[in-house]
Amino acid sequence: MAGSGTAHLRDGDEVLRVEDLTVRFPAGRRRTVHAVSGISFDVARGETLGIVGESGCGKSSAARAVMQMPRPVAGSVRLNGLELTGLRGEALRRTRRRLQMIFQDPISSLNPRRSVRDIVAEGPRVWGSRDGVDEVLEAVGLDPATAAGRRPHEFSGGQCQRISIARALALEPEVLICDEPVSALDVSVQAQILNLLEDLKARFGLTLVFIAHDLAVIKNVSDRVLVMYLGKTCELAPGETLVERPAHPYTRALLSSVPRGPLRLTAEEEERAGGEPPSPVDPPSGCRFRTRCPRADARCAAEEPAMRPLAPGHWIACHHPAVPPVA
Ligand SMILES: Nc1ncnc2c1ncn2[C@@H]1O[C@H](COP(=O)(O)OP(=O)(O)OP(=O)(O)O)[C@@H](O)[C@H]1O
Repeated sequence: MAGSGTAHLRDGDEVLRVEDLTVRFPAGRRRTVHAVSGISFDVARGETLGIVGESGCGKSSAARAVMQMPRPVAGSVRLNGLELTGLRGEALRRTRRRLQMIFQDPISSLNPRRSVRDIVAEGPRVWGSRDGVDEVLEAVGLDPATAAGRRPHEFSGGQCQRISIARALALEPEVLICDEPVSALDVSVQAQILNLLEDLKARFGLTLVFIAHDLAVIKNVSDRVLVMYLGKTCELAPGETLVERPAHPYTRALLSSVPRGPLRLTAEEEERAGGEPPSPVDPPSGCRFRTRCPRADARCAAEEPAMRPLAPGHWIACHHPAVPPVA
């Protein structure tokens, strides 16, 4: 199935360039979950790209497919120009090391039987690089003298997320994919982890892909934000633009759910956008948001909207954007 195009990709030497990424899962009795249906994005060195969308829209599947875990069924993933989808065995493992991922649930992503030192050292040992365990523990704000010998269950959720960040950093990645890294944490701890990621990004020259369902979290940490709905791309813009001039009806619905956010929907928008998204087993024809969209018409059912520019750096896949194009 074709995606919404690649016109919004830049032509520079982006660290990560993903084209037409497609992920499907078997759903029994010859049915298929269309988890990711041709999304494209690029991330420049030192940039943070946010990916936002409600639960089930395919964010995690896209992230895992970038990591080739499992491989996408179609599409291209290039790291510094090198195509990952064609790599196998040792070449894939060596290249994939430069991409690391941290997860929503830090406690279950850490081996409960191993000490923090062993968890963090696992990478360097495997890859034969210098044992910088103490250095990375300090970098994430843990005291190596007291933390290294303990096991994950002795730590809070926030501290476990620090350990998983240390484990990723020990592999000296270029790109860190953060999949809902603060969603499972207490609100009071969320800001600490977000600040830590900002600090580490600057200190280690990282490039970040930051995935969240919450636009309030993502708009503050991202340079640009990609909005996903039911496996497709809706809108791409700098965080500020997305909040000040949201153009896709779906982005508007997402923004209106931000507490004390700037946007109030009309009664019709409110009514249509409420409720559950359609199943990714049988997604709507044309624009996938049309069944919940107050602006949808016959064209939206017949023709999938491609990504097109609204203003410099602001892209949208919608036949009837809520904001007029800048001439
Ligand atoms: N291994 C799998 N087998 C079958 N279906 C899957 C599998 N993994 C994900 N899915 C389905 O693919 C779709 C996208 O899921 P995905 O987890 O990528 O979304 P998400 O946006 O990350 O949501 P969440 O934040 O809830 O994880 C969902 O319908 C999900 O049920």
